Amino acid sequence: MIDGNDDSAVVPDSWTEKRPPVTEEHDLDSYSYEKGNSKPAKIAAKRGMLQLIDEEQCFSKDVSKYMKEQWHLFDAGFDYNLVAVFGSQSTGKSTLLNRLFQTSFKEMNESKRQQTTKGIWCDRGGEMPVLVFDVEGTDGRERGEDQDFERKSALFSLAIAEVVIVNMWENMVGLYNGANMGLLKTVFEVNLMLFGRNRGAKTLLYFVIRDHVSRTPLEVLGQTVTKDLHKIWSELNKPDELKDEQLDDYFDIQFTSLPHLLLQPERFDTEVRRLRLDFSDPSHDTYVFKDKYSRQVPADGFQHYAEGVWEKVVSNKDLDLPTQQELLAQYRCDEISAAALIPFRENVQGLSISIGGGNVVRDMGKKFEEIRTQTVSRFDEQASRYNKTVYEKKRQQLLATVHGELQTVFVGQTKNAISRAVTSFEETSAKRLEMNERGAAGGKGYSGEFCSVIKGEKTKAVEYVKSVVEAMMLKDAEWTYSNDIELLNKKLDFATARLRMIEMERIVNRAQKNAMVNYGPQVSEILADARADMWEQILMGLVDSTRNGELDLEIDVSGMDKLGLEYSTKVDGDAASANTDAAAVELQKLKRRLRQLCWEGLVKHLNEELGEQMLHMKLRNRFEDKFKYDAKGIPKVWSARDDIDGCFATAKAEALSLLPLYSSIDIGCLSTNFALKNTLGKQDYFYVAEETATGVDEALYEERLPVFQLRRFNLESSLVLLNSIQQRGVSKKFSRDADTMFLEAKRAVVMTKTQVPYWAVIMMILLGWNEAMVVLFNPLYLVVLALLGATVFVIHNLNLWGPAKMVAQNATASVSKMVHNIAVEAANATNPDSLDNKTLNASSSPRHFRDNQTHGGGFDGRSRTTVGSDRSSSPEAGGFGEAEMIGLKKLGLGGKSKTYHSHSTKNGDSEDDNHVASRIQTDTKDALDYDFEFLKAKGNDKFPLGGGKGIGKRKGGHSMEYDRVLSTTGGNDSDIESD
Ligand SMILES: Nc1nc2c(ncn2[C@@H]2O[C@H](COP(=O)(O)OP(=O)(O)OP(=O)(O)O)[C@@H](O)[C@H]2O)c(=O)[nH]1
Repeated sequence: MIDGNDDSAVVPDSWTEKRPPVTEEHDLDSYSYEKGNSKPAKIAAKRGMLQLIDEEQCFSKDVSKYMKEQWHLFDAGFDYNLVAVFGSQSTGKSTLLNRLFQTSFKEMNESKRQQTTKGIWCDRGGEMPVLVFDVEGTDGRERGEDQDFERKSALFSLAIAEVVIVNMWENMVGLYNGANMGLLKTVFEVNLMLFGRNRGAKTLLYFVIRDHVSRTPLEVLGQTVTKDLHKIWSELNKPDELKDEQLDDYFDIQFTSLPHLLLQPERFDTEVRRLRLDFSDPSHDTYVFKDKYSRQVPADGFQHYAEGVWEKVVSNKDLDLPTQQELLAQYRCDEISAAALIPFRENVQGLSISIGGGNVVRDMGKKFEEIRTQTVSRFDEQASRYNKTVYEKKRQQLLATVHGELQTVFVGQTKNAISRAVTSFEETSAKRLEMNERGAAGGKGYSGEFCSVIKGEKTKAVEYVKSVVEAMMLKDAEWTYSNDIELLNKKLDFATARLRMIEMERIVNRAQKNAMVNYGPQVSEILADARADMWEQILMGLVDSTRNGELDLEIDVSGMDKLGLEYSTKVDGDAASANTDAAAVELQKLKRRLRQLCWEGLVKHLNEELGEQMLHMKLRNRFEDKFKYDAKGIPKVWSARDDIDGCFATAKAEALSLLPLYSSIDIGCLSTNFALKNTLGKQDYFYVAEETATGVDEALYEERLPVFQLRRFNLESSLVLLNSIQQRGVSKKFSRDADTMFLEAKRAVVMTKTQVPYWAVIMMILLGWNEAMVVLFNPLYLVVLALLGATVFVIHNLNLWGPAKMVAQNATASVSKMVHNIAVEAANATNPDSLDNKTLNASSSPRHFRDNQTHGGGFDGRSRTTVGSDRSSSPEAGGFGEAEMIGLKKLGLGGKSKTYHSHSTKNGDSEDDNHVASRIQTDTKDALDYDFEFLKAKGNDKFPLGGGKGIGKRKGGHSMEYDRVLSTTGGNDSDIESD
């Protein structure tokens, strides 16, 4: 019998040499175990070994790391196996495992014979996908009577390992303690208690009888052990519900034996190689890794599973292995799912970005499918190895998450599609409707295609959204979009309502334009006549034209159906009444808008016809008609006998009487004319703030239905065409013109008066008779006279007066220059040091410059008109020479010379300028005094010159206007007073 604790066991020295060499690394006895980070653990790590559970019963956290990096089994799925060893200390367990699986477990240092394996170590089989657990031996000398760890490690081994190798010496067979039967009994008991019916898969107890050197056949040894096991089993304290449970329900038993390692080393090796087939060759008869033993724990979940089992064993709680597997499956599936969702979420984020800014991404459905497939495949690849129920449940959860997160993109893209469809619908419809309108404006006729445009574009919009949404739909995703289509329809209806309003504006504008086509000229004619009932006629015409427009309106609106009014239907569900009322309200509003527009059109026309310029023309024309033409329309030729002052006053008053008539629209007739009273005169003709008058709850409609918006309207605010300031301006301007015409008439009379009187002609003939006779009877004088006459005749006939004048002027200028030069030279001769002055005198002396200008001796070489020369031929505008202009400017008549260009006296000389200005002032003063007195006598307060507001009186009772006219003509009040 070999006692592991017996140092006196006979072991030949030669055995030691035949053992595998013990390297320095293997000599671990001197190291004390340190929890979690012991030196042996470090060294073992180098060799790929891991202390799964240390002697402090702590479970390693590095299992998965080792599975990946050292053992390369992490992705093996179910393609790996689990083997543990169970047996007394120092019975050659490590030696067996190392030979059998080519592992690197520590073997006992023969010289010390101390326990080598502490806790549970794990290593991968050399050429086999097998995880091998070297478990601390039972009956450990170091642990004494404490069997706690033995039980726990045995339970753990039975729970996780498919095959538990029970190592025992041959000579221990049949012995209770030596064969660990006591421990096995305890383990079976706890096993039953912890696992109960939830034991999971069966475990193979693979008995290896070591040092089988006797002639007792293995079968006999096996039977002995089996018998002992059944005996133990029968003696177990089983829970009531497990009373009938048999050993075979939990364990299968298989036996093998090995020769003595030291006595028969070669046979030992041969047998070990044969034994290896049981673990490596599935075709071998006694192959141990049968499916029925499989723990169904995928390699990547092993750490979690083993740790969970160990926790249960340590805490001595019920160990429900299937539940453990489920828990593992749940844990692992969650982990795998989370890992699969990382790249998935990155993709979703990419898609979310791509639909930012209202984009609609093409092939979104394909992208969804791709992402979903990738994610689920990643999950399936690992999670499908776990508990099927859990896996399928977790898969569904993953799909739900995937669908949920993809749905955010789905919703975003749908929203984008809807908003794009609505925008496109509104823009395209608006464009088409505008083209229709242009067609109407271009004379092609209004097609009235509102309904067909809206319906067509709406269908397109809905189809577009449907196509986008349906292309995104994922099978099994259970996404719906009926709400989206409903939302789309609402938005389209709102857009239609907006389009309808625009269309209504168009229709009403068109109706107004048509109404104004004939009405405009009609108004112009009435204004030209300026009859007393002018405004009544104009307003009657407006009512008629508007009524025609309203008929056009009704026809156009009826062709639009009730599109755009539909939204109210859906809100209150009372389709018929809502639409009918809405349509009626809309038509009423449209008619009122048309009336407003027609009125505005009239006001605009009136403003064009009666603007300040136009009104001034009208007053002037009326004045001229009365003042310049007689009753037969023949221009008047004024004579001294005519009552110019009276005619002027009458004509002016008549013209000015038009001013108040044209300045504002007189609506007095609205109270007297029945037709006007019932239309323009009614309060609701243009605008109604509250539609309750029509029996319709307008407030309700406004809230839910965007029907045509009616603008507020105030008739009174548009009646005034010219305000008082504008009227005063027109009046002043007109008065100036009238005054000018009056002065012209006066001057015409003066001219007639200043003609050479007959008596003067007779006197001239009588006094000049002798001189005429001398000339006629003196041949020399006669020849000169004849030559002079002939010259004049030729010049006149050849129209050479211009060149003749130029020649004369040039000759005069040359002579003048010559005389001047002679004079300058003479002066220089007298004062020789004044050479430099020549230049100065010739160019820069102001006096010289003025003289040159005045006397026509042009300093710039051009001739100038001399005083008394023919004014009409002067190069200066207005016919005056420079001197005359200067003179007139002194009188304040500069630039007005056109009016006074003819002032010849009876002697044929030009009238003295001071005399002319004085006379004009006198005439003007007379005219204005008359005008003022006349208007004062008329007592017309509205007449701007008649002492109206802002026209302050000056001394002598003259108005400011009076002063202004005088100042315009060059005079001043004081001049006139003293005149
Ligand atoms: N007689 C005999 N001795 C063996 C056999 N195999 C190993 N030994 C010796 O038994 C001693 C213990 O070997 P280990 O493999 O360390 O035994 P163990 O069961 O792993 O020891 P612990 O891990 O300490 O429990 C060593 O001295 C081995 O040389 C065998 O088949 N027969």
